[in-house]
Amino acid sequence: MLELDAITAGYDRRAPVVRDVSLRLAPGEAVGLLGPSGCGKSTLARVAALLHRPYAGRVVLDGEPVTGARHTAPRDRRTAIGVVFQQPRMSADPRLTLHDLIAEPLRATGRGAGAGTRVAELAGAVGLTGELLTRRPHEVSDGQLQRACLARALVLRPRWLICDEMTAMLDASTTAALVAVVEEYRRTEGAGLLAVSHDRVLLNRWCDRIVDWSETGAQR
Ligand SMILES: Nc1ncnc2c1ncn2[C@@H]1O[C@H](COP(=O)(O)OP(=O)(O)OP(=O)(O)O)[C@@H](O)[C@H]1O
Repeated sequence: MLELDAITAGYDRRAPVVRDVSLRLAPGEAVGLLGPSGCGKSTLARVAALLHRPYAGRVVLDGEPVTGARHTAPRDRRTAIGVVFQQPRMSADPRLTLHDLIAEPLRATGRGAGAGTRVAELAGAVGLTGELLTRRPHEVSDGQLQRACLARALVLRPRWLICDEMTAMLDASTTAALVAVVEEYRRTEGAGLLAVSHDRVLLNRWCDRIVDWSETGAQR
């Protein structure tokens, strides 16, 4: 279970952008979070991914409340969650080849030695050729970079996947390809998914359940 319990969070303690929001995902469940632009979906997604510490409320992962965020959160908690953001260039180190970008979480957790096989397997799944894997982010398209970012999010086989507007800047065929990769991953690994979007049609297609921001308990 991934539980967000009465989360208040933001960038200024006196004016939080997320107030008192609660959301629960059962293991293996795909939940779509729908809401208007600027309501705080990305901020909540970052809290759920243990990347942003809330001012109040708790993130409870598989029954255990998580303390801290980023490097202060326990590693086994952080690696249980894979994240893909809307803008791949903001989350990709420009110095790394796509191969090394996908392998980064393996290296960071001391499992770099066997990275080659896993990277090749994921590159095939997300549709990146060997030649593209040798390029750096500025040498590939947004769609190709997002494919690499999705592979990176899956490389540690997370039990939870958070996709924050993952396909918002992609064309229809790349969107369909990436959604299919996530569906296949969930089918084989039984992972849960929190998909954040303002696109109800897309969320309807790939989620078991849609939660509207207004149903999360959010205070204005
Ligand atoms: N790093 C930041 N510093 C200060 N304010 C921020 C920061 N990031 C977001 N905000 C503000 O927080 C509010 C919520 O932003 P957030 O990105 O969480 O909303 P959202 O629902 O994901 O929007 P969208 O659908 O447009 O991506 C907005 O008013 C935004 O301007």
